[in-house]
Amino acid sequence: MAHVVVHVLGELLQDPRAVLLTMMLVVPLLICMITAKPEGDASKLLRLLPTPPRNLPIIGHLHLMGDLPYVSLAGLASKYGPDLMLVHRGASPTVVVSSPRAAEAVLRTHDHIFASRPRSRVWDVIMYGQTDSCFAPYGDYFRRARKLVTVHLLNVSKVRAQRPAREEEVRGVMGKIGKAAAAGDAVDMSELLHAFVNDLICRAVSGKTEGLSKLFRELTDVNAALLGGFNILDFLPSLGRIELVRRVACAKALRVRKRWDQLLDKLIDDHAARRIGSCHEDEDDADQDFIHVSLSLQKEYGFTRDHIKAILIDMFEAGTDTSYMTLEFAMAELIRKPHLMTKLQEEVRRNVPKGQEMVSEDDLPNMTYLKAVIKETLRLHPPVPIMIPHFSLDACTVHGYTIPANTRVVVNAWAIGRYTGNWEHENEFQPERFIKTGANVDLKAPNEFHFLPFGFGRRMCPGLQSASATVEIMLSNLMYRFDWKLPPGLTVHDIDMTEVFGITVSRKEKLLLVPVKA
Ligand code: HEM
Repeated sequence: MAHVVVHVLGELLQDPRAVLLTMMLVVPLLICMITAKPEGDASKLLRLLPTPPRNLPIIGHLHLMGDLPYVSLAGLASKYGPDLMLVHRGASPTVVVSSPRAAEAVLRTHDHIFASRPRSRVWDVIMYGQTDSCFAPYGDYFRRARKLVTVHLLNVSKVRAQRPAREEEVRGVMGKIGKAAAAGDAVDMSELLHAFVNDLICRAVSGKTEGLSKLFRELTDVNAALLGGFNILDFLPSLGRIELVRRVACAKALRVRKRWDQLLDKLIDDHAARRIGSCHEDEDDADQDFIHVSLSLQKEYGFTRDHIKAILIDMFEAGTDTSYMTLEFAMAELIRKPHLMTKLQEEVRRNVPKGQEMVSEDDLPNMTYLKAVIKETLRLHPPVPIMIPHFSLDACTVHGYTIPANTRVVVNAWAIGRYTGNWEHENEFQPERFIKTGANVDLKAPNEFHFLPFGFGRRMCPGLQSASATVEIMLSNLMYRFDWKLPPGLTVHDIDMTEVFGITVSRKEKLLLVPVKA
């Protein structure tokens, strides 16, 4: 019975509306808990920042957040704090960065100060005490975790070495689409592209793993909702002192962690057994998957098995959703603007030698429009619209405001990509803007900070090369091999572009498209 109560309350505490209702009942208790704390110097400094009105007791500005917080925050920023703004998520103050110049100050000028991550009970449960590379606080452990993933999985030469795997997986997907085309069937692009990216990540991380795509999707979907979603303990940390509330609020996270544990233990055990059976333990890691390499470097890096599991979850989570969503949003935008799809198809088909079955990576360098389409997709639909929260290690002055140490800072990449004044017709899908002189941005060394889908600085996404390679080869082949139509009876006006927010953003509705062999 107690288990059922914990489960039901756990579900309720993931829903902001249910929490608001619950709060109305327990307000007196909470007021006592929260007002007991005297206001410190940090709070006084923060109060000097511009902030939206109606900061209510207990819930702060929570009632101003809609289903898509990046849209709500962009609206509030345009009125109350275009560069920096303070919002109260319950009792938890957060500085929101919404302009290119403020993002440059936080991510470049003062990067060393804002390079940490805040603590969260839910992240703590899912990520083995925040010992993955995404959520680890800045410091020696973080540097080792980041080094492991960049040097042994995501650097340019590793990504290049994964080319045969990429091309083989793309060929498999083209085969599936070809069958649908022959039968005149619609393809569920969301499912197809998710499985493609997931299979690719699985191959690089754990070798070829057949049939796990569905399970990975289930787990990464739950993770995304929990990692980026609403959790009562992040809003009212003092409630964490109450054991029952803690148990209830973390129940769902604990359940998903258990399932990850089972899956990852099995993958690691299989690898460990193979390592013992192998007489080539010390061979070069060039041909080895990431689990194998991590196990062989475990002692050198000072990692426990849980550390490795946390880092593996990062790779599956951060690597899959982001890239497949970019592909799916790109297809959705292109089908809504057929003349742009035609233009892209012409470029791709012009650049592939006659008679070649598929686009190869050698054909990609001259496809400038392809790259512009991908950038424009990332500008309008950044998969991580609010970057993973940063945390200040020291006090720092940004544009005249002092942000105290230990402050949570979020950068609204979605708002920056649409910042009025930097972009003409900012809400329109116009890839041409990235071809015109001056708008051709270098993501690794930007002159201006008006386009930050991968972040910047010490916490910048280490998966940029890998994601670009995956998205470019798949999108170009989708354009090369097929023409695309909507299912019978649908028009472009029927395409629902509604988004759903977790730590990443996905499309609410499936994208169903009918392929026609080109
Ligand atoms: C289109 C694809 C992708 C996009 C748009 C993207 C975007 C981002 C963003 C915005 C961040 C947060 C930066 C910050 O907090 O300042 C991030 C972090 C991260 N991403 Fe990606 N990402 C993508 C693909 C990938 C891939 C393929 C991987 C790995 C397989 C990956 C691994 C990571 C990791 C480990 C971090 C945490 C970095 C840190 O905290 O130091 N990402 N990504």
